[in-house]
This record gives sequence, structure tokens and C-alpha cells, in this order.
Amino acid sequence: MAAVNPDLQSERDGATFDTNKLTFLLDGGEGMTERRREVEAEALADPEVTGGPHYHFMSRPEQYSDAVRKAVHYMKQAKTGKFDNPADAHWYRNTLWPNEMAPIGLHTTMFLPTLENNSSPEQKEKWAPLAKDFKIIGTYSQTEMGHGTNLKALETTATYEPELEQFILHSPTLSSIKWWPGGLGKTSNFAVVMASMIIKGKNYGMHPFIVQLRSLEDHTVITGIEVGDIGPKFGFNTIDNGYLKFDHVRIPRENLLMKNAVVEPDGTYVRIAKNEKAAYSTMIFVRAMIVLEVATRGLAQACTIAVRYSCVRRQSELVPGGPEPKVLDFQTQQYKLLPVLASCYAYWFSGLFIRMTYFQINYEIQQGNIDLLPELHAVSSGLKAFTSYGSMAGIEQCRLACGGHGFSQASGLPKIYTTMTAGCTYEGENSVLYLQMARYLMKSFLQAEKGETTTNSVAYLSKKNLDKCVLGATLSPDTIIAAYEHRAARLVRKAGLRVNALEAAGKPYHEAWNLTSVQFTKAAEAHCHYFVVLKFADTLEEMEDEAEIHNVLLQLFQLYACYGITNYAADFTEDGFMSQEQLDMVRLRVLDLMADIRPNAVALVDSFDYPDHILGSVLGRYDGNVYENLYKWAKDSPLNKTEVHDSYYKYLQPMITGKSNL
Ligand SMILES: CCCCCCCC/C=C\CCCCCCC/C=C/C(=O)SCCNC(=O)CCNC(=O)[C@H](O)C(C)(C)COP(=O)(O)OP(=O)(O)OC[C@H]1O[C@@H](n2cnc3c(N)ncnc32)[C@H](O)[C@@H]1OP(=O)(O)O
Ligand SMILES: Cc1cc2nc3c(=O)[nH]c(=O)nc-3n(C[C@H](O)[C@H](O)[C@H](O)COP(=O)(O)OP(=O)(O)OC[C@H]3O[C@@H](n4cnc5c(N)ncnc54)[C@H](O)[C@@H]3O)c2cc1C
Repeated sequence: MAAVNPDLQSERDGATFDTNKLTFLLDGGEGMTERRREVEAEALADPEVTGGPHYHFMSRPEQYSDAVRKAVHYMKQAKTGKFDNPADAHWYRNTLWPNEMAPIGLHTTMFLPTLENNSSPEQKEKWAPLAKDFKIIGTYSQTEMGHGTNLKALETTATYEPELEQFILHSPTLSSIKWWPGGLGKTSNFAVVMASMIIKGKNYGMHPFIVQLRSLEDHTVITGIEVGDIGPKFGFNTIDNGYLKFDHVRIPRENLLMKNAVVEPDGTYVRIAKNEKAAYSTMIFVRAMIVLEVATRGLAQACTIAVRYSCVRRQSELVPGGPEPKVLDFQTQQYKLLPVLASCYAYWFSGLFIRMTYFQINYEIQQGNIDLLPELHAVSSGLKAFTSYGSMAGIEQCRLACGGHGFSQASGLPKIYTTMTAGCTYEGENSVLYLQMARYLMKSFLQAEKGETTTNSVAYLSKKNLDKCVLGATLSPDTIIAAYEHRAARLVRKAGLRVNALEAAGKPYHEAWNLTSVQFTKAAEAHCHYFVVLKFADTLEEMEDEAEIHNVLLQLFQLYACYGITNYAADFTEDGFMSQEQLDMVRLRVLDLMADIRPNAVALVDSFDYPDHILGSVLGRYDGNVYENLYKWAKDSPLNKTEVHDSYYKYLQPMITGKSNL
């Protein structure tokens, strides 16, 4: 390995804590870190994983094809049983497709989970092993050209015919064509298709059906089906997001996934699930996973790149006539990066929380106890929206902080950005998800108004909140939490009261709701902000005896919270809760905290523990040898394969010389 750039080494030497120990905390324990590193090391030693053409120097069809090559490699490995632990499989995939969506990504994240959670026991026994062993490859096909958000308006129909005990799948309009499902265009031979189920003329709403799309012999398309790729996108170019059109395609009755609802041979519909949104369960799972696995990890990688590079990059003067400083020593550069780094840590702890909570509550739901489903739906929706937007903005900030080189694909940042920003849209567009959380907040507000006790994430709504902020120079977690509680409770209440007032003035509820929806999305955002602050504080409280790590995490916590207050100053001050003096103090504390955190900046990003291969960045290399590798990168560019490019002979030469050698 090449010698580490002394500018980066000095940062590591000056850190006040052991990065390894912080990595253990982030991974959820030393054993988890060790296992992750083992899986990554095995993958990194495999030329099928790290070899192959250079991602950025391929065309899109080549990128897709190479991703399929990797998919086959992955499936062969998985078939040996070595990834029986889902976490192992996840780490391996992350190393194989760094910041890319695998053509089989939907198979593992949505197709298989839907089969497992929406099938009857017999169906599960039939389909899940086939999918687990990749004998069939599937996707999750829900969104249509005309509707992604409004699931009640999906137009694909599954009409039951009792005589033959079959459903007939049909796409009656142009807008009913399934559009967007990942891996649908070229890769999958099966899909879970979400369609409106019609029995004897009655529409029972969206239900999941398992449908074969292509032959298992030669991959040709099943009669009555038209399927293909939807073309190049802003990102996600290794995956074949597809379209799918049905022309009266017949499937057996048994292909309705019947855990939540059964259709008997004569067409009798029997609902089993207690909650009518049971068919939406896979979306909750993915939203809960996006927080850590998509939003936070994308941001952590961007922070790693930008912080390391900012300690390698020297520019301008700090001391007149002095040497050029590392750009991270400029206060403005710290202001660009350190609050973003703090938010990354904040999101990480919320991500760990929602992942664990999802598995706990889902277990209860599987046992038939659905009491906590509304809480899980609200929190996973809100956190998905809050963290994906924050990460998207943070990644862009990291890119800008890298100056000109940040604009090059060599930085790795454009790819991280385009992959991650899709998470603001898929699995529920962010505003739409904030409004789902807002419904929950409105209900909880009404409960609190009636004097009832609200619980879980909204417990604070029925508490007596402080009228005056008691935040002082010590910035204790409790006073910070109280400030965020106050802000969220006030914004929720204000929006709720406005709905009530508009209704009292004669507006129908739906109109009152729409007229309050901007306020409500801000209230939902404030609620999520509070929740993320709370989970960060909980992590600090639960931490075992690691004083050095506790110190630096406390600084990050305070920076995250103070920066949030300065960014949303009006929310904290306009009702007189926080005084101007307190706000001024908080603003200055942001600057002091940045100075406190600055010496540990590199150690804090090293703790995310990303191998260079996953970062895919010349700027963010662990060894900090940026310039020689930027030069190498440019030399590898396909345009430099020949001294004179073909386009010269085709276009320039005739113009410049009046003749052509072609
Ligand atoms: C180390 C550990 C290993 C872990 C491995 C992890 C591996 C995973 C890693 C990463 C994953 C990343 C993968 C990314 C790939 C994703 C690719 C993208 C896929 C997709 O996009 S699939 C399509 C997704 N589509 C949507 O999300 C559609 C959004 N729309 C909706 O959800 C709904 O239509 C709606 C919620 C907006 C509205 O629905 P509807 O009109 O039917 O309902 P309402 O009338 O508004 O509400 C009625 C009532 O229902 C409640 N409700 C709504 N949804 C749910 C739900 N899901 N569950 C429970 N309850 C729900 C709603 O709140 C209302 O309740 P109240 O009346 O208010 O009580
Ligand atoms: C990269 C990518 C991968 C995807 N993968 C899949 C997949 O594998 N399977 C699949 O089925 N789908 C997939 N999708 C589709 C995705 O789930 C939808 O695009 C997403 O749910 C948003 O729906 P929409 O496109 O209909 O947006 P729209 O709902 O049309 O959003 C447009 C605008 O309208 C606003 N809006 C819509 N409804 C409301 C409302 N009720 N209140 C206020 N504002 C509203 C939105 O906020 C947004 O600003 C994918 C999408 C992308 C981008």
C-alpha cells in the first residue's frame, strides 16, 4: 500500500479517540464490525468483484451488462448458503455494487420480502425457496405510468373468473402500464404485480399477485405480456427499471398472495388481515431500511470523501504570507462540512433505531397484534422523508465543498448523489410521506386536545411543554430536547387549530386539510427533527463507558442541534420561546463546536470504515494520494486512448484543412 499523505496522517495522529471503537458502536457491536469486515475482505479479494471494466468509462448498456455479470456472481455465491445471514448478504452486495442498484436489487429487497410476508403458509412454502435459490428472479411491480402515489387509483385489473378459477390481468389504458419497477425491463422472469382485484364487478382494491413474465427456458416473454426497459435515467443506470403491459393474461387463482385476503374458488372474498393496508407492508419495510442503508450511508460516504479531501487540499492563505492551509482550516469550509457530518451521525442513530423497531413491531404484526402499525407507518414514512432529503442536500454540499474536482466523476460524489437522491422519490414521494405522518400528528393533536395521553413518538404532544427556553451555555441534552419538543408541538398545534378553524368557517375537511398542508409538512418535518435529536440523545445516554467517544459524540450532538436551531431560528423564537440572546449564544456555539470537532474530523469519517473500493473516489482515498491518482484517472479516460480522436477525421479535419483522411 502506498504511503499515506502526511497531511492525512497528521490528522489521524491527532485524533482524541480510537476510531475502531466508534466503528463498533456504529455497526452495533464489535462482532458485527468483525463480520462485516470479513465479508468485505472476502469480496474485495475476489477479481469478479473488484475487477471488470471501469464503471464511469462504460456506456449504459455496458454498465447494465456488467451489473448482470456481477448479479450472476452474487447468485452463485448465495446459492452456496454463505449469505444465510441477511446482513452478510447485504455487506457483500454493497461491495459488489457500490452506490449502484443491482439488476436483482428488487428481487432481494421487495420481491422476496413480499412473498414471505404476504403469502399463505402453503404459498410461502412454494415460492420463497424458488426465489431464495434464484430459480426465479422477481421484482415488485406496483407503480404505473399514470399513478405512483395514489394506490387506490391503480388501473391494472385482476378480474376473477370463477368458472376457470383464474384471474385475468389487464392493462386497460396507456396510463395503466406498469412503469419504474427495478429489474423489470430485462432481468426478471417473475414479478409481484399489484393490481386492483375485481370480483363479480366489485373492485376490492390493490392486491398482490405473483406473475410469470418470461420463460424460464429462454427468457422469451410470456404471451399477452409486453415488457421492456424505460431508458436512461438521472442515475440508477445499472438497473433496468421497466415497463409492463398486460393483454388479458390469465393466472391461476392461487397466484393471489393470500396471507391478508383469500378468494375462494366461487369468488367469495374473505379478508383476513385486521388492517386494510396490510398489502402495503413491503413499503414499510423498505422505508424503514432506507433511513440507514440508503440515506445515511450515502451521506457518510460523501462526508468521508469531502472531509479527507479538505485535509489534503491546500489553498490560499490563512496567515498573511504563511503557507497554504488545509482548506478544512477555513471556518467557512468547516461550516459547509461539519454540520453535515453531525447530521450524518444523527441520522445513523435514528436509522439503527427504526431498523430495530421495524423488526420488533413487524414481529408483533405477524403474530396478529397491529396496535403499533400506525406508529410504525408514521415514523418510517417521516424518517424516510426527513433523512433522504437531508442526505441529498448534504451530499450536494459535500460536492460543492470539493471545488472543481467535486464536479468530476473521479470524486465519486455525482454517483453517490444521483443514486441517493432517487430515495427522495421512490418508496413514497417525500411530501406525500410527510403528509402521512401529518395525518398521524393531526389525530394525536386531537387526542391531546381532548386531554388524552399520547404515546410513543408523539408522547410530547400531551405533555405540558415549557413556555420559555432554558437553554444555557452548557447545552444539556434535556434542554435541547425540550426546545425541539416545544417547536414541534407548537407547529403541530398551530396546523391542527387552523384545520379546526377552517372547518368551523364552513370548509369541508378535505379542503381545510389541503389549505393547511404546507404548514403540516413543516410540522411533520419539525417532528422528525425532534425525533432525530431525541434518538441521538438516547444513544449518548445509553453509551457504555467510553469517555473519549462520548465527548466527541456529545459535541456532534450539540452541533447538530444548535445548527438546526440557527437554520430554523424563526420556529424557535417567533412565539417568544427562545430569546434573541439565546439565539445569539447558539449561533456562536455552532462556531465554537466546529473548532472543537475540527481536530477529530478525519477520525470521525474514518470511523464510518468505508473501503476505497466502496467509496469509488479519487478525492476520498484512505491514503490521501489524490493528485497522482487524478492524473492516472484522466489518462485512463477512453477519449485518451488515441492521440487523435476519430471525431477529428470526421468533422474537424474537413473544416480545418478542407480534406478528409476517412
Ligand atoms: C444489516 C441488516 C440488513 C438489512 C438488509 C436491508 C436491505 C435493504 C436495503 C436497502 C433498501 C433500499 C432499496 C431501494 C429500492 C427501492 C426501489 C423502489 C421501489 C418503489 O418505489 S415501490 C413503490 C412504492 N410506492 C409507494 O411508496 C407509493 C406511495 N403511496 C402510498 O403509500 C399510499 O398510496 C399513500 C400512503 C400515499 C395513501 O394511500 P391510500 O390513499 O390508500 O390511503 P389513505 O386514504 O391516504 O390512508 C388511509 C389510512 O391508511 C394508512 N396507511 C397508509 N399507508 C399505510 C401503510 N403502509 N401501512 C399502514 N397504514 C397505512 C394511513 O395512514 C391512513 O390511516 P388513517 O386513516 O389516517 O388512520
Ligand atoms: C429510481 C426509482 C425507482 C423506482 N422503483 C420502483 C419499483 O421498483 N417498483 C415500483 O412499483 N415503483 C418504483 N418506482 C416508482 C416510485 O415509487 C414512484 O415514482 C413514487 O412513489 C412517486 O410516485 P409518482 O411518480 O406517481 O409521483 P407523483 O405522485 O406524480 O408526484 C409528483 C408530485 O405530486 C405531488 N403529489 C402527489 N400526490 C400528492 C398528494 N396526495 N398530496 C400532495 N402532493 C402530492 C408529489 O409531492 C410530487 O411533488 C421507482 C421510482 C424511481 C424514481
